[in-house]
Amino acid sequence: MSKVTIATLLKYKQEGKKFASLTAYDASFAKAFDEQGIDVVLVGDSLGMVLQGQDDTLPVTLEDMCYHTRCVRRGISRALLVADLPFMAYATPEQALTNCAKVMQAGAAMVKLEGGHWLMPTVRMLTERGIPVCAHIGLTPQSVHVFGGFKIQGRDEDNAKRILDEAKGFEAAGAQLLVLECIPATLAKAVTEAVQIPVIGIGAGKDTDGQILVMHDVLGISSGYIPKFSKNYLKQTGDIRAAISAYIEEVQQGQFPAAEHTFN
Ligand SMILES: Nc1nc(=O)c2c([nH]1)NC[C@@H]1CN(c3ccc(C(=O)N[C@@H](CCC(=O)O)C(=O)O)cc3)CN21
Ligand SMILES: CC(C)C(=O)C(=O)O
Ligand SMILES: [Mg+2]
Repeated sequence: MSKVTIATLLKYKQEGKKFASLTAYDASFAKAFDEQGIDVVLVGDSLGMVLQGQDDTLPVTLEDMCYHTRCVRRGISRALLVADLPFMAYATPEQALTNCAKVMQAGAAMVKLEGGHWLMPTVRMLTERGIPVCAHIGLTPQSVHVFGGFKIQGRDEDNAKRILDEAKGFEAAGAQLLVLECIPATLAKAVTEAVQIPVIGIGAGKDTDGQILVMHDVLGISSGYIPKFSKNYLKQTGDIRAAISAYIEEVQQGQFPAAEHTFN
């Protein structure tokens, strides 16, 4: 049971092997997910919504992210641990260097940053200094107030082209992993084929290299509603470990996401 690294994910992509990821925020769930064979665990700033009960991810602090990253680190022996940088913690390259270092020292093996062309010099600076970066594009929840809600992105031609350009630009800047959130499946397929680095989708259809979901959605415990692109695996299994195992299996077999979880 060797550790998952960015090299493992790259090999999966080259071999056409699909892989599953989940968010986790504490040691106990992280350990259970790790033991079931999840390849990537993300300490997501979604914790602002699912743990703290906030309306969006903006109130999450660097201290919150470091605390949960330390907790999750202790639960993981195999999976790659990625941690989100919270809102405004990487607005300048200098802030990004200082704050990404803190998250890495809390136990992350890679940081995830939301943004576009403005963020590319920062990504270059981070990778050159030894901080691996996952770039997050499409629906970037930290920009929810710019979008005017959690809206599907890349539906018109101009925005689709921008998203494709951002993916290529982040790869050129040194990003080693990409997250695509809530974009049409055809666009996600084009992006995944246009870059050499592994691409993880959420609400981005079945053709990305990996999938990620928020653990509370997979376990049907999110307050309010479960987004269209998520699936409650606890309902069909009745057991947390069996639910996670079913999710991983369906992703690896290409059965999740189905058409009903996909935007066109
Ligand atoms: N529980 C949970 N699950 C998530 O996937 C998630 C979070 N929280 N918090 C952080 C972000 C926010 N995300 C969201 C939240 C809502 C929609 C949403 O309402 N989507 C609509 C589509 C809207 C449209 O058609 O433009 C949907 O029907 O799912 C999407 C992504 C994804 N992330
Ligand atoms: C949904 C994933 C991609 C995320 O960024 C989060 O959980 O914060
Ligand atoms: Mg996030």
